[in-house]
Amino acid sequence: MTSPTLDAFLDTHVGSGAPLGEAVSLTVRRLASAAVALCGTIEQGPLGKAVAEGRGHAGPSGDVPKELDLLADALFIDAMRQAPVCLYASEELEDAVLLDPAAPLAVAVDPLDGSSNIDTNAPIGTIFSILPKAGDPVGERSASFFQGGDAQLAAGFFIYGPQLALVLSVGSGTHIFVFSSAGGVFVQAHGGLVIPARAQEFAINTANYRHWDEAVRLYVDDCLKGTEGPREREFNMRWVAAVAADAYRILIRGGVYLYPGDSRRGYAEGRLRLVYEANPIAFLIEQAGGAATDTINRILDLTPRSLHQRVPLVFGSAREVARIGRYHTEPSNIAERAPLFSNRGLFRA
Ligand SMILES: O=P(O)(O)OC[C@H]1O[C@](O)(COP(=O)(O)O)[C@@H](O)[C@@H]1O
Ligand SMILES: [Mg+2]
Ligand SMILES: [Mg+2]
Repeated sequence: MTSPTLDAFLDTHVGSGAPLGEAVSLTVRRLASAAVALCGTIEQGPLGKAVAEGRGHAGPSGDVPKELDLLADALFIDAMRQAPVCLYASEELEDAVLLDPAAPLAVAVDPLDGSSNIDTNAPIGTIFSILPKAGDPVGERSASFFQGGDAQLAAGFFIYGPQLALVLSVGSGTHIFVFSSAGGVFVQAHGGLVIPARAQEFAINTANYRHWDEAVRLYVDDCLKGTEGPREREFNMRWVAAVAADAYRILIRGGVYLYPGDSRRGYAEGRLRLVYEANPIAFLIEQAGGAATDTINRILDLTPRSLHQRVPLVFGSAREVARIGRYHTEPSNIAERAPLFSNRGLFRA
């Protein structure tokens, strides 16, 4: 039996039966065409210094965008102009943009995720969140983006890696589609992903170790101690510096990703943005049986207050995410964790 294409999947999963189903599936198709165009730009040859270089001053979310960030943003906003989308928000734009007041959807995008990987030819991505529009789109454009993550109708990300791939959820599981350049279509590679509950790998930028709070440091210490420590087993570590690529790996083989808040200036709430990074990734991870928190609280329960607000982010294998939560909520247990771990198994893996 041949694997379904993205089009066939959308027809069966988000047809006219689902709320705003047709609008959602047309929007996902437009996003997919823009991703294929961006991939074409990336693989056409040397990117040229300008495209991979910073534009000099910080964008709305505090990062200095690269030309490719802006090029990607232009591609995706154009694609959303040809979709039933009322409002478009992006990492690269200060405010939400009103596209069509009569249209039903609001789309938030991280046009280029993993920007620091552009000039090193490492994986990069595009992350998106599709919401029903809310409030008065003309008078208060951002209101649609201040809904909790559970209001998402669909979410996903594209990976521009060895393969162009789409990770997608329309609220009934998380699925992966790989682009077949021969057929010119996305074909389902993995349907109904289930993240292993037990993690063997953790992903965190350990260069920030001294800036972390005690709970995070002790969690990582315990993993690094392997069989000689309270975890009594070995852990591996990975860090792609593109959350979409780390999420892809975790969806395939489990593990956990952490970008906590830390003591560096501007990093009290970590690095990831709630509206167009943490919310869509949390939606995908939960639809695959995993969990996503701000170290303690469920990401999808949070109410965004600003378009570019940051949030500490922990996601992946459900049991591991819960464990990291206990390192934060039961610090007293942390102090005496060695005896606890050895015989009572409260924190057993
Ligand atoms: O450079 P660091 O501190 O390792 O942070 C890497 C993290 O920052 C990000 O690149 C932020 O995303 P953008 O590239 O879209 O700004 C994440 O994808 C990634 O996980
Ligand atoms: Mg990003
Ligand atoms: Mg980005």
